[in-house]
Amino acid sequence: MPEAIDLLLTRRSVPAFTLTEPGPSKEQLEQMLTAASRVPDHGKLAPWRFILIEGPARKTFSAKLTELALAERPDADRQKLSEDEKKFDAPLTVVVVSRSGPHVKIPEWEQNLSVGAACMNLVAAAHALGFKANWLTGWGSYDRRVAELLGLSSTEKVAGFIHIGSSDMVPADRPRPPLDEIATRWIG
Ligand SMILES: Cc1cc2nc3c(=O)[nH]c(=O)nc-3n(C[C@H](O)[C@H](O)[C@H](O)COP(=O)(O)O)c2cc1C
Repeated sequence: MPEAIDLLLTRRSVPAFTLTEPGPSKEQLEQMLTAASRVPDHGKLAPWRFILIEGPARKTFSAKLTELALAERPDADRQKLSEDEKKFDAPLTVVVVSRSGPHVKIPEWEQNLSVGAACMNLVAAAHALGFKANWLTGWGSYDRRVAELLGLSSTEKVAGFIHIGSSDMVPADRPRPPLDEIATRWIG
């Protein structure tokens, strides 16, 4: 298992379409979801929940996505659609659902930040257990028909489809912003 700091300094997303078996065991999945729900959460609102897509449900879901895409745009690029379907061949996809909304005390913005933290903890936990992960949104995250397919309420939103599995691919690093451009010191 990599050291925590090495993990944070080297983790990279791996394209979802490269993800194959093995996926997480039942115990590993439980650890990942426990890590994902162990995030700062002002007011203990748990403004997130998780929907797992695994096993035969993967094909059913990705075929439905294609059907919905074609219903809206019959001329949609078939190649792109089959690439989108391939992402759900990953052993596991966790749909992170945002339940953030108006609250008497906790601003919705803070709830959204907690949802992002849950997504990132899930990605980091997957990598810590030796898997690869890819946090994607795409059109399906913003489509009400997909939300209904997933059983979301009218106020819930998809924060991400987090695809998890194994991959031999070692992607080259992407440029990261130089620290002197993004970190300053407040000196009054
Ligand atoms: C909320 C969110 C949604 C994203 N959706 C997509 C997406 O739909 N397609 C994509 O190529 N990358 C998407 N990304 C970016 C990838 O998750 C990933 O961060 C990036 O490709 C590589 O960065 P990394 O190697 O540091 O993870 C998204 C990132 C975030 C935070």
